[in-house]
Amino acid sequence: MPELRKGVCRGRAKLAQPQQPQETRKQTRNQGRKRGAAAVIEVGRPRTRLAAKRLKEEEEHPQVVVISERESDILKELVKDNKEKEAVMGDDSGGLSANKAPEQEEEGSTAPFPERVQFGGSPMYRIERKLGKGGFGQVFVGRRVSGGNERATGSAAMEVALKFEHRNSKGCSYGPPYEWQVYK
Ligand SMILES: Nc1ncnc2c1ncn2[C@@H]1O[C@H](COP(=O)(O)OP(=O)(O)OP(=O)(O)O)[C@@H](O)[C@H]1O
Repeated sequence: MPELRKGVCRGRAKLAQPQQPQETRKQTRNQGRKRGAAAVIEVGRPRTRLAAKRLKEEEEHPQVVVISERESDILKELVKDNKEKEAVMGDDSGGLSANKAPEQEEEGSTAPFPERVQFGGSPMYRIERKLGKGGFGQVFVGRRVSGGNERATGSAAMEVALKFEHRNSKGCSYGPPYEWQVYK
């Protein structure tokens, strides 16, 4: 009796697929079309007025897409982000550099700074480069130009950081800021 060899069916013509009912075939064709349309939209050419309108809106108001493996991660990030924002915006103490009130910053930035300063019984300081700015004021390098001596430290040192705070700033609303007392 002849034995069946392995792979004898390989060359055989495929069995005819059972015919789909007319309705189903139509659906499949339409699905194919939809897929094609989506691909066209993906490359940027809208095919309908609505799609064009949406594309225009997206271009005008681009959305930030957060990519994360799990949705919960995105939520966690958003909550964390919002909490951080609230913490910064809600702190009115002025201790955070990022918490800047625009109008105060405006005032502080536009107010002219003196070329030299002298405070209390301190030596005279020339204002040099800006070091940075905080919520209510700006900080500059002060170089001693008169008074003091080579070994002087503290408020009579050769080089100091001088912070200017506008008297109308929020930080001065209730008199000299507490920060000043701490520095003293
Ligand atoms: N001694 C210093 N040496 C170098 N840079 C300084 C010095 N002091 C302040 N700065 C710079 O100036 C920036 C503002 O300092 P500041 O003390 O005003 O910050 P802040 O406490 O956040 O502000 P604010 O008290 O007005 O809210 C700092 O972020 C830092 O870059």
